[in-house]
Formats: sequence, C-alpha cells, structure tokens
Amino acid sequence: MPSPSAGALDAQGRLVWTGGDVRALLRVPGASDDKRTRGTVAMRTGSDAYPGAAVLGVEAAWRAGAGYVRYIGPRRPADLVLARRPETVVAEPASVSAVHADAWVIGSGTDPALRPPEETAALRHLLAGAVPVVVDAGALDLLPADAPVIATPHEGEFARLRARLGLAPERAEALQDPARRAAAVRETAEALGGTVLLKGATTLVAGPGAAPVIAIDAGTGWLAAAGTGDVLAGVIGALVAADRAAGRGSAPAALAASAAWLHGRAGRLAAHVDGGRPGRPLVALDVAEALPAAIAAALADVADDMHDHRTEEDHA
Ligand SMILES: NC(=O)C1=CN([C@@H]2O[C@H](COP(=O)(O)OP(=O)(O)OC[C@H]3O[C@@H](n4cnc5c(N)ncnc54)[C@H](O)[C@@H]3O)[C@@H](O)[C@H]2O)[C@@H](O)CC1
Ligand SMILES: Nc1ncnc2c1ncn2[C@@H]1O[C@H](COP(=O)(O)OP(=O)(O)O)[C@@H](O)[C@H]1O
Repeated sequence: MPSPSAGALDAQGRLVWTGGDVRALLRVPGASDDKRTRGTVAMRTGSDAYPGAAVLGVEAAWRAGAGYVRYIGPRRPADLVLARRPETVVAEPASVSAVHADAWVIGSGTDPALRPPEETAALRHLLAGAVPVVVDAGALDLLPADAPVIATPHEGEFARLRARLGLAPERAEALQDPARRAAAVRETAEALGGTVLLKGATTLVAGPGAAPVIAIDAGTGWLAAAGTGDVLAGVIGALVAADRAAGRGSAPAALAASAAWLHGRAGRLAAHVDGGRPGRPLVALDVAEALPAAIAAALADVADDMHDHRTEEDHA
C-alpha cells in the first residue's frame, strides 16, 4: 500500500496534505492495464432539475483518470452526459442495483424530496454493500450507512449531517476556528463510521479512528463557483475506484484528500493564479478540464513549487 504523508502537522494538529502524498497514491497505468483495472466509477447523480451536475461529475471522473465511467440517471441528464462525453456508458435509474462498479458517486444534483421511493430503496441497497460510495449533496440524507462511505458536505450540509447523526449543532462562528472545525469533522466522521470531507477554502478530511485530520489548502478563492463541488465528487470517485481496482487498500481519507488536492490544483491552473498572479474567473467545467494537467504536475513533482507561489490574497 502506498505510504501517505511523512506527517507534517500544523499548529492545529492537522496533517497538511502535500503533492508528495498525492503522488504516492496516484497510479500510472502500465502494460498490464486495461480499462477495468484502472477502475470503474458509477454515478447516480443529476436530475431534470440539475442535469449539469451529472455532466460535471462525469467529466471530472474521466479527467481524473477513470478507466470506465457509468452514468445512471434520467433521460435528460443522460443525453447531456453523452453529448459531452460519448465515452460514458449510460443506464436507467432502475438499474442501480445491477451495475458493477469499483466506486459509486451519488447525490450531486439530486433533490431528496423528488427522489422516487424505488430509487431510495436501490440507493439504500448500495449503501448496505461493500463497494465504496461517495455521498454528496442530495444523498447525504441517506446516511449513516454500512458501506464504506465518503461524505462530502459543504458547511450547510455539514450542519444537517451532524443533526442526522445526533450531534450537537456547531455555531457558524465556532466553525471559523480551525481547531474547532477540525474537531467537529473528526467527531462527525466518528459518529458516521466513515470518512467526512468538509469543503471550504481549506478542505478538511477525517476518517473514524485516531489518525489526524487532514487539511488541504491547495485551491483558490476562484473555486467558489457553482458546480465545483460536483467536479470534486467525480475526482474522489475516480481515485477510489482506481485504488480498489488495483487492490491497493489505501485509506479512504487519504484518497479523498488527494482528490481535494488535485481539485484545488486544477482550480489554480484554470484560474491562472500560479506565479503570484491574482488569477481570473473560472467555471466548474474549466476545473474538470484542468485535472489532467494537475495530475501531470503532481506526478512530475512540480506542483509543490507552484504551491509556494500562492498570493497573500489566496491565504486570506
Ligand atoms: N449545474 C448544476 O447542475 C449544479 C447543481 N448543483 C446541485 O444543486 C443542488 C443544490 O446545491 P446547493 O449547494 O446549491 O444547495 P442550495 O443552494 O440549495 O443550498 C442548500 C443550503 O445550504 C446552504 N449552503 C450552501 N452552500 C453553503 C456553504 N458553502 N456554506 C454554508 N451553507 C451553504 C444554503 O444557504 C442553503 O441553506 C445540489 O444537488 C448540487 O449538487 C450545484 O452544485 C450547482 C451546480
Ligand atoms: N473560498 C474558497 N477557496 C477555495 N476553495 C473554495 C472556496 N469556496 C469554495 N471552494 C471549493 O469549491 C467547491 C464548492 O463545492 P460546493 O459548495 O459543493 O458547490 P456546488 O454544490 O455548487 O458544486 C469545494 O470544493 C470547495 O472546497
């Protein structure tokens, strides 16, 4: 199993994720690989109300190196996914239980209030299985679950997830304190019995257990744009699927942290903030499109140098 960080803890006791940590978890395909050994990601994302989320997540999973991406969803998002990425294999929502995958991504661009009961049952079946599931946005209401899960809330969803798990509410001001924020993420992961990735300017990841909370500070404020979270879910799915297909058994928190790091780096590339420049606006699809360059940079050991060029504004 690839070894994660050598262990640089910051003043809040958080493990600061680096390009070296990402590199240790990435897998470069070789002569013995085929599309299936590189990992199959299945995505039950998107809806008639939010079809774009399906496109963003699928694009991100492909661009993060998945060997196979399956999209399972209604006709309208499925058609848009195919128009954008004809490589994708699509199926009807009813077939969720029959689809093979090394990792699932569920919830981005879906509304639990509009979810048909049979789909809820199929997702619950998935969430009782052994295949890892990235649980985003409109599927967070289905937690907790027995499957290995990586929950990816933003701050609003984090508060609701904590309530579901019977945890005390954390005031928004308290969550501005880095140490309190890390403690809240750890507590939530423990109560979930799974991995929690709390999105933000600094993204935090914790699994259940004693390992330190991971902090990922690789991004840029330009990532604060609708749909970038849908992209992140696809990246996590691709990394988890690749790891499982290769039988590596890396820690889900390390995989989620690496995905967040690549997402942040891709955001910086898309916004042209390297070299101390203030950058420029991006859209979520730009971030997905920059993922291959972010992966190449991580593999080539140049991304850490770029990180040192962050502007003061980025750190604010
Ligand atoms: N192109 C698309 O199809 C897009 C689809 N999206 C999907 O749209 C659905 C709704 O997502 P939204 O997050 O926009 O939900 P909402 O905008 O409905 O927000 C839900 C609640 O969370 C709060 N909230 C949102 N972001 C927050 C943050 N960063 N910190 C604290 N509170 C926050 C809001 O104030 C609100 O109370 C999701 O399924 C999402 O995946 C979005 O990702 C945007 C793009
Ligand atoms: N100020 C910021 N600096 C860096 N990254 C940010 C900032 N604001 C948001 N992000 C990142 O952008 C993404 C937003 O995800 P999310 O809130 O789920 O949006 P959406 O639901 O619209 O996709 C997350 O990956 C988050 O970490």
